Amino acid sequence: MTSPTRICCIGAGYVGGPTMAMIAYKCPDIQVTVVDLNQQRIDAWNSETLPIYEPGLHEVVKACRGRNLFFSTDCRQSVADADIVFVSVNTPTKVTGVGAGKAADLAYWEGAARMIASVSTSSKIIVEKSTVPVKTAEAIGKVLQRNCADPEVHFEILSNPEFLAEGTAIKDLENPDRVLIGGRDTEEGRAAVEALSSVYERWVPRERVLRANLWSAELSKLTANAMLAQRISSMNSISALCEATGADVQQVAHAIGTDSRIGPKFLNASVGFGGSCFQKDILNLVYICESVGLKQVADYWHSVIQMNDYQKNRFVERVISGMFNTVSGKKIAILGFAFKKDTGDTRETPAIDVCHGLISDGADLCVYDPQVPKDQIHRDLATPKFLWDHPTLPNGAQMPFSCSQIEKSVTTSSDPYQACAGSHALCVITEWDEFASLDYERIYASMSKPAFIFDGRNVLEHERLRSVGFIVYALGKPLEAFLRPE
Ligand SMILES: NC(=O)c1ccc[n+]([C@@H]2O[C@H](COP(=O)([O-])OP(=O)(O)OC[C@H]3O[C@@H](n4cnc5c(N)ncnc54)[C@H](O)[C@@H]3O)[C@@H](O)[C@H]2O)c1
Ligand SMILES: O=c1ccn([C@@H]2O[C@H](COP(=O)(O)OP(=O)(O)O[C@H]3O[C@H](CO)[C@@H](O)[C@H](O)[C@H]3O)[C@@H](O)[C@H]2O)c(=O)[nH]1
Repeated sequence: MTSPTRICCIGAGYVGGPTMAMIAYKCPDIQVTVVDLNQQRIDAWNSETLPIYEPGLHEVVKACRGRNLFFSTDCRQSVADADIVFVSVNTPTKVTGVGAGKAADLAYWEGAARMIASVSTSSKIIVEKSTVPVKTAEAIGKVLQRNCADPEVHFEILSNPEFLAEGTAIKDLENPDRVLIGGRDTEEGRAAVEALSSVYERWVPRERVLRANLWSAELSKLTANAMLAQRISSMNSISALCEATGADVQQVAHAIGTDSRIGPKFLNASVGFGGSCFQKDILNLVYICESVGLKQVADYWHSVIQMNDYQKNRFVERVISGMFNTVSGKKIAILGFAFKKDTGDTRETPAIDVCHGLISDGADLCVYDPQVPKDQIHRDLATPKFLWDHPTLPNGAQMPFSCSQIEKSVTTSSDPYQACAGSHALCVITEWDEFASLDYERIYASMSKPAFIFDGRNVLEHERLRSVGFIVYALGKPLEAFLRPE
């Protein structure tokens, strides 16, 4: 097959939705159907309010929905009709059983594979879009072949990991640094790689479509995320040293980032990295290393997550110690709850850990985020770690705080000024652009004194805020006298 005409994608989430919308947009002659078990999600994709917030997405969807882009819950028929089936289902961290807390849970993937096998009456290319452990293609191949009633039907599996980042997904999909396709080095394998490549080559230059073997493609995805997260943890570790020595982490980042071997991107120290991928994928890498007996390698990568946890705790400790060693009964405004700007996604957001730390010390929080609704914030704060991606809580799951405690300690506001009014401190957790241009004189006037700002993203103008009267903590920057221990 060189020119596919029907594509189906299982999983209408943050990856499946935008990725397929871009393929449909760029390839009007290919019919693209995105299917999901979640009726609410599919209804939202078919409505004016898409289920995810992503700049530019609505325009792309509107241009081709109903033309050659369809969203449906009829998984079986859409898969049966397709030449290429992408699988973009969630692959969360396992919460029970062997490998709990580290290994990837492939139950959703296996469920999808069994369904594909049971409905297929023609040969298909199956594309791993989800991020999966190395050698998943082999396991999935066995499930597919053993469950298909028709021995004439052949499944050729490709690994095509997705590198888009949320908030810039449309830009990343339209102009990717590279597209990676892993396949078997056989006649069928090479033909399948060419068929998929021909889809991307409608808009991506051929030299940017990289070919690899299946295992290298699977491992490249985990490695890319581990390396990106490692850069952040490295800078976060240096941010602690900067505070202890009087150096400035942004100056250090600039100085090292101009070395072309290091490069300037992904050197922003922060309150900690979040998102659905980095922690999950590194834990998965750690688990794979442990499974093959590479303890030192596993420990090395695990330290990236340990540093991230340290950074989130360190931020909480700075807030508490700065405010005279207690936040009990004090109102604190949390500016930003999403894991980064330009998304409403809160999966593994550092805001959860920061809020938990402050609630534990007795603080009353008021959260403002331009994209995250109140019920999502309350749900996130009451959900045990790793369980956000699982539809049902396993028996015995420990809740970090009861729902009633969250209701009591956390309010939300759709107005940043209202969120800050009467507070003792503001904590900037997400780097939303709008936070830089708030009227801080007005905010200062409405707050209890001394009024603190803890900038976990270094997005505010610290000297100007000090001149307004705020006590300002800026992550990784010299501490002002008020915040230095006696
Ligand atoms: N979010 C990102 O930015 C990103 C980027 C690159 C790769 N990834 C990877 O892509 C995969 C998907 O991530 P996501 O963020 O889109 O997840 P998501 O949770 O937003 O979407 C997954 C969807 O799959 C559906 N699903 C699960 N099992 C199904 C089945 N058997 N049949 C039909 N639908 C089913 C779920 O209902 C859900 O809507 C993960 O492996 C993730 O690691 C994510
Ligand atoms: O210098 C930086 C850059 C990022 N972050 C934080 O790191 C997290 C992740 O950010 P980012 O990587 O931009 O977003 P994701 O959508 O999680 O994208 C990552 O994870 C995806 C899922 O695997 C991959 O496809 C992408 O290539 C990879 O960048 C966020 O909390 C950011 O605020 C920092 O703290 N400092």
